[in-house]
Amino acid sequence: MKVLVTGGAGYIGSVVAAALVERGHSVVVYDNLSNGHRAAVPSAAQVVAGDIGDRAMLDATLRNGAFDGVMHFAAFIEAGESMRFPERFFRNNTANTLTLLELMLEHRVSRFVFSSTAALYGNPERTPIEESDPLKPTNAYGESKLLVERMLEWFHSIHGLCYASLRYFNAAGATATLAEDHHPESHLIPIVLEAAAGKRDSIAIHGTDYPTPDGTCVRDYIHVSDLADAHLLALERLGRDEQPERLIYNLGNGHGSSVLEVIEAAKRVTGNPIQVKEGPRRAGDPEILVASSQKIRKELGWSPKYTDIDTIIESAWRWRNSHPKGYGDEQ
Ligand SMILES: NC(=O)c1ccc[n+]([C@@H]2O[C@H](COP(=O)([O-])OP(=O)(O)OC[C@H]3O[C@@H](n4cnc5c(N)ncnc54)[C@H](O)[C@@H]3O)[C@@H](O)[C@H]2O)c1
Ligand SMILES: O=c1ccn([C@@H]2O[C@H](COP(=O)(O)OP(=O)(O)O[C@H]3O[C@H](CO)[C@@H](O)[C@H](O)[C@H]3O)[C@@H](O)[C@H]2O)c(=O)[nH]1
Repeated sequence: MKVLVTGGAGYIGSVVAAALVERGHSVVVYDNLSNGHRAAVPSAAQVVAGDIGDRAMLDATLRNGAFDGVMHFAAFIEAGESMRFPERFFRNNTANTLTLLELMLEHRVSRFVFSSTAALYGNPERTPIEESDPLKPTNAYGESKLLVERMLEWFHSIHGLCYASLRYFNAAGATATLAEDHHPESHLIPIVLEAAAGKRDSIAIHGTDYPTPDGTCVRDYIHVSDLADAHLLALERLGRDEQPERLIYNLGNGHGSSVLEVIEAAKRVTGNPIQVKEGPRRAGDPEILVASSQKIRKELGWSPKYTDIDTIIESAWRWRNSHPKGYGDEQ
């Protein structure tokens, strides 16, 4: 297939773009490089340096591309930031996605794979979370993605759009060549590894008074390569039958690690001390997010390969050691 990958220079998008290329698909990455790296894009993929809010450029890209599908990763991703600047998230994650969907209709591209999120669920009523559980985001980031899922339902029922909405829990880990490299970094595991590497003095724990076993937030960390496998399965499943598909799947390992457990795992993996400072809660953080991924396991045969938190952290640590300046040294 020929696939447009928005946000394909970013963390998850670049790993999926590489997996698509490896599987023999043809890839065009569309990214404004605001948070991505050209060096992360596989050399076999074409890069269009464009913004998804730029209707004219996106229109030209879709018109000339004859794409079989779009995988849409481009977005703002930090839940904490969304509680200070919600407008940025509704513009980039919601409004710009509508532009993309309108143009897909116009150019008759009928397969769409969407990067959705565990943040849709807010504070869950039960654990592990299933796809049919209530959607009640506690942050504007989650709401900006929920609005897209709502639009997708209407595009599916009215226009026959085939789509997969993949609700990732916390993406983590690295391949041998691709990893998470944000500036500044806000995600827990890379920050903990920066502290282990002596690149920052300490890690601040955002809240120690949650109703969890050790008082810190619990997340379900899922290896980025396992996410990539799910994307390929979903894309290849879409539009296979007469009926247009509508696939909604959680992607997680099904077990949670608290912030303190992640720090302990990073100490084991790196063998280095990590200084910790206890701080206040971060606005909008749900206390616990752990996935049931039974649905995608059963329906698409997905099965994660890296389920152990130490293994996931080890892969990120290995990349960091082989790329001491991140992608900075490759551009
Ligand atoms: N990282 C996670 O744990 C996680 C979990 C759930 C969902 N997601 C979703 O997965 C997707 C990818 O996340 P990531 O962690 O790889 O983030 P990332 O920031 O590394 O990648 C996003 C990419 O999109 C690009 N981008 C942003 N706005 C753009 C725009 N207007 N036009 C063109 N390009 C734009 C950035 O330059 C970047 O390369 C996002 O949609 C995110 O919401 C991420
Ligand atoms: O310096 C830090 C950074 C994070 N945390 C905590 O660690 C946990 C994980 O935080 P983070 O790595 O920032 O991820 P989340 O806020 O859980 O969000 C990620 O995971 C979501 C899915 O669960 C995605 O939708 C988001 O895009 C992605 O940023 C949270 O409890 C944070 O409060 C700290 O205590 N200290």
